[in-house]
Amino acid sequence: MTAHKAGDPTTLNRLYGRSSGHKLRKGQADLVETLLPQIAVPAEGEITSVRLFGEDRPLHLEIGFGSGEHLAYRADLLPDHGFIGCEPFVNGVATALGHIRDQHLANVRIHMGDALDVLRRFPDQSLTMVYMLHPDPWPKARHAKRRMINDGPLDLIAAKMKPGGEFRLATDDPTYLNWSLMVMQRHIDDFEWVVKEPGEWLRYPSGWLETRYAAKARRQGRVPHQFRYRRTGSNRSNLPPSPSSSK
Ligand SMILES: C[S@@+](CC[C@H](N)C(=O)[O-])C[C@H]1O[C@@H](n2cnc3c(N)ncnc32)[C@H](O)[C@@H]1O
Repeated sequence: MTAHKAGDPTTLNRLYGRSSGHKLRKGQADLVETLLPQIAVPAEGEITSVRLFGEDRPLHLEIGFGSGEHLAYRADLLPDHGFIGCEPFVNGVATALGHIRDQHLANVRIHMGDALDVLRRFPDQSLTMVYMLHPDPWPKARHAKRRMINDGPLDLIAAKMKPGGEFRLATDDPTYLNWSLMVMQRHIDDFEWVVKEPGEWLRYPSGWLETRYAAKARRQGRVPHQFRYRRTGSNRSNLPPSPSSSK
């Protein structure tokens, strides 16, 4: 058996996984070149609703949006809210940009890179909703510290969320499912599982679009599980300073 080593994505400070795949088609490359700079999250400094959208509005953050269909769906549903999507995989970003253009979405900002870099730059208690849908499962025990559901990222998410806000988590991976429930249980002071009846986690609540990744998992015989957590009233202010907080 492999022992779990100390650490998690907030302390590893390195991005695992792909940042590019097949060569972008010309139209996609054009979007990355022209649309992305217009709607990119500023590279430095505090990230606030006023800075991104020119006014105070509820902020939603999607961590690892894949191809961006869920991000675009949510942004279309809530045009007066502001959406920030983070994804290091350029091919996914290019597809998301296509959705943003086709759906004429003016309320989305994109960070092509590590979501944690962006998360650290929000003021405390500023996010209304955070989505983490099918995070990379890293099923081997020796890779557990790469999993996004870990104490460091959850402390950070808790600090940045408004009390009463909602954290949505999905996974189709059995190892990640058990892991997530175990880790979330350690954070019950910050996150209350919103569940009324058994089996609710197998159905989508209204306003939750099944992602392409989840649909593929289902076709392959895995079962997507959905979880809603309410950020409880208390707030954590004992986080260690982040590497980027001195910027
Ligand atoms: C399994 S895919 C799921 C994609 C999408 N959420 C869906 O359900 O279709 C996980 C995604 O998380 C992204 N990811 C991994 N590490 C990340 C990080 N540190 N910040 C933001 N996204 C990350 C990956 O590039 C990948 O697109």
